[in-house]
Amino acid sequence: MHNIRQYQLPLQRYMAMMDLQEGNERLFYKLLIDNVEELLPVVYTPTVGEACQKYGSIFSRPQGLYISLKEKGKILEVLKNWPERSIQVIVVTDGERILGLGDLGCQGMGIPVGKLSLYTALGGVRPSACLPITLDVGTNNEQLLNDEFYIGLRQRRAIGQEYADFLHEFMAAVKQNYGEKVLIQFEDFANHNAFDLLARYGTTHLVFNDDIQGTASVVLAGLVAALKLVGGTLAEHTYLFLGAGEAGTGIAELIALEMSRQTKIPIEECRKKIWLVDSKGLIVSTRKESLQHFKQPWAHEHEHVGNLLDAVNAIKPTVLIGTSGKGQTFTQEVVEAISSFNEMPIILALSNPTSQAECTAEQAYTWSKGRAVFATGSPFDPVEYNGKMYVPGQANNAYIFPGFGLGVVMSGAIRVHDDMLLAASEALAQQVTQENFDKGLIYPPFSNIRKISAHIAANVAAKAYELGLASRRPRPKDLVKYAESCMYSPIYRNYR
Ligand SMILES: O=C([O-])CC(=O)C(=O)O
Ligand SMILES: [Mg+2]
Repeated sequence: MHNIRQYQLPLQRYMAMMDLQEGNERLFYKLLIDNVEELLPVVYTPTVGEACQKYGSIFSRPQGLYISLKEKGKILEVLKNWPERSIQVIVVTDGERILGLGDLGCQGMGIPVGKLSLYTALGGVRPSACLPITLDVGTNNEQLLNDEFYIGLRQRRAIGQEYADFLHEFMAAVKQNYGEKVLIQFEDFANHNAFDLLARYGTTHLVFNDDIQGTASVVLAGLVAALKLVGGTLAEHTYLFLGAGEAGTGIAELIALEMSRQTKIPIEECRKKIWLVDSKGLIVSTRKESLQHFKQPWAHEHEHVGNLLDAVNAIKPTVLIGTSGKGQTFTQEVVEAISSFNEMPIILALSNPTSQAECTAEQAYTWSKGRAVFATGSPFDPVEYNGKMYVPGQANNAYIFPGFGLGVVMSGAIRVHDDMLLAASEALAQQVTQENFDKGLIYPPFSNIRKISAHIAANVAAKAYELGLASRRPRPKDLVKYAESCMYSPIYRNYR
């Protein structure tokens, strides 16, 4: 840590950590686990975003498996080149929507690598069982195509049938090579592919989309916790999203599902408490024809509303959630408007990395006069306002996917079911202590994350058994203890 702290720039710290991961894996994980709050922003958001943007020029050695269009027809052989045989979790991207930074092509590899480091550090999945994969199907990022250090194919993205066939070969090859109990986490695909891939492979493979399902689970947990501070039930609140992509519609759907479970009201009715704004304004029924399919369930009856501020004033939400990938969109007017009709507005600025956050913590607390219950996707420092300290929570899927994945792997689950996402969410919300609430926090600190992950894993596994989706026999009696016993620990022996 002394050496890492010598570096002033976050990117230098990132590079030092990546060197350490390569050279001394055990020490890398020991550091990461023991200093998680300090190092998470280095190996994960926001620094991993900058690393991906500059990946070509900081590249020293490949950290995961690249599979390019050129390998079409031979993907199985390429997979067999990976030295480890027993893989439990794959995180795969095609780099088309890296965080809120857009198309970074092959340079998106930083994301699967970072996510899998957290699978190990936060969730205890063995490092050797983790496989980061980037599918190189080209990039539409002109700057990268002209960058002498770009590490991927210099061609525009494959689309349509060519893309579908390539992905199909990949999915089949993974199953053939690793069996059906390998968890495939889709990460940072563009909206136009993410929903389709999840729908297409959700019934034949063990797949999980972190941006749709992981984010949904973490946000639902935060909301359930926030209600303890703000009051009311899920169904008594009104939700407005800016951004109707993977995160926005994924969160919205999981809230509606949980609302429906709690109230026994049909989910179609529950959806009406939830409104989404996209780049063309409020999503309303008159726009239905021209909407992408994943937005259509949210097209409720309402007159046309052109922008977020007008939507806030028209819908009067109690909860405002930013998932658009665009920074500085929760303006002073927007935050003041929602604060004018809520004693304690719940405001979540979820876009990553920090540069894309809808507003900063300081803005949220200042503009709401310290009344907002606030969390962000990327970390923000505590803020002092009017002599009081405010600590924003980090509503990031990193709370969920490591424990979720552990639960799936340890139970030998063969499919992911929505109820397992609800189980993960419930377990996370239960880990928020009175001490956290007293500080206004709706998430527990990351310093306890391994214990939290064990509880998430246990709840997810329990649900998998209940649903008949778990193949591991016999079912361990104490699933929390079992989860803990499964977790990789970078232990140093004391020989003295
Ligand atoms: O990686 C993160 O910090 C959260 C996430 O999945 C995203 O923003 O796409
Ligand atoms: Mg993501």
